[in-house]
Amino acid sequence: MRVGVVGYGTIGKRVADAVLRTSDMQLTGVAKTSPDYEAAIAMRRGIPLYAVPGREEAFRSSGIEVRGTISDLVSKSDVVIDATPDGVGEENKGKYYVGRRAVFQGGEEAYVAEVSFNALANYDEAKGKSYVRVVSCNTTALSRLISALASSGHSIRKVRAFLVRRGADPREHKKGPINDVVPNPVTIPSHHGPDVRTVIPVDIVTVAVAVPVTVMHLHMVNVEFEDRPSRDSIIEALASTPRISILYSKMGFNSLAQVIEYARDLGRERGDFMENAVFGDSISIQGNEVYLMQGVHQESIVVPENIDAVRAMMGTPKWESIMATDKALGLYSSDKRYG
Ligand SMILES: NC(=O)C1=CN([C@@H]2O[C@H](COP(=O)(O)OP(=O)(O)OC[C@H]3O[C@@H](n4cnc5c(N)ncnc54)[C@H](O)[C@@H]3O)[C@@H](O)[C@H]2O)C=CC1
Ligand SMILES: O=C(OP(=O)(O)O)[C@H](O)COP(=O)(O)O
Repeated sequence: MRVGVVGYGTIGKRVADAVLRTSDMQLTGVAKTSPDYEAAIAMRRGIPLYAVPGREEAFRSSGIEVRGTISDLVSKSDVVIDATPDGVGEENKGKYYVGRRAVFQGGEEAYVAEVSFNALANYDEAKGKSYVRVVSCNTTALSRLISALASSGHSIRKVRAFLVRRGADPREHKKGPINDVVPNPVTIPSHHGPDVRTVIPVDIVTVAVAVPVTVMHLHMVNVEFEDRPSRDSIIEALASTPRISILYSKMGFNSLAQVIEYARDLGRERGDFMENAVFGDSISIQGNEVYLMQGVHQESIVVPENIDAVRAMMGTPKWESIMATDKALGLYSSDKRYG
């Protein structure tokens, strides 16, 4: 499968690297606006670069070779993964992707694609589609969690989630808050609940605030079941689901910063942690309800889903894809159930 990546920022460069690590895919190139340090590194690594139209000369005058513009990259690709800023993907769709296959990110409105996607939740709905939207980081984490809990043998009645959102990604030096806690948005629900419902038809309400950290998001989640689940059945469901890690206090996991340090110690590229980081000690049962907290590494959690979205569009069976992606990205564990 020939895959091109348009937009080479926080998400795009990670997705491009994941494509490079995936043996059944070939990275046809990446398209960018600016001839900056990221472009220079891509060139040094031999990744073919394409420019946003009108920017070719800016690249060439900076000594960075480009092979053409976005249209040239699209024509060489079976699927394009668009990882441009919110709203640009929709513009690019009309300009470049008509009659082609494209994957969009969660910053786009759901209507940009034929289906909003999470690999665990609704992989098969993306099969054979031309336009698929991988939902955003928080929505991906909630969709994975709900899918895992739905496999516990207990029916979910409703989900209520409180999201502490990181204020910015680590490199975003102009974004805040820097000394505040901001209702994000000030209205309830936040967009995440409705967004989960584009993937899973579940009763869900979400509330979000933004805080001055860059490491990860934190979710405080309450799931009510039709009957009382045992804590063991919940832990078993989470532990056996791919892309969910349960991290316990006795192993030193008491904060989000420690999750990122763990990813670094594991030698994960860029210190990325692509799994839901569920704090095992937080999992508790009150009547029919489960409470838990999970960390969400916003820079990387959607990367495996982008790879699976491409395979779903090309018709690969669900578990074959999820397992192949997890093996390629170093997420595979024999303790997990792939199927
Ligand atoms: N950063 C995050 O935490 C997450 C972001 N997302 C979503 O992923 C998408 C991308 O977000 P980020 O990677 O954070 O953005 P970013 O700003 O880090 O990167 C966007 C890249 O696209 C380039 N670009 C801008 N206009 C372009 C155009 N017309 N054509 C080609 N490239 C263009 C920019 O130069 C930049 O390299 C958004 O939809 C966002 O909502 C999803 C999950 C997490
Ligand atoms: O997709 C994200 O968040 P979301 O799941 O809250 O929409 C990313 O963290 C990007 O969020 P931003 O809109 O603060 O850049």
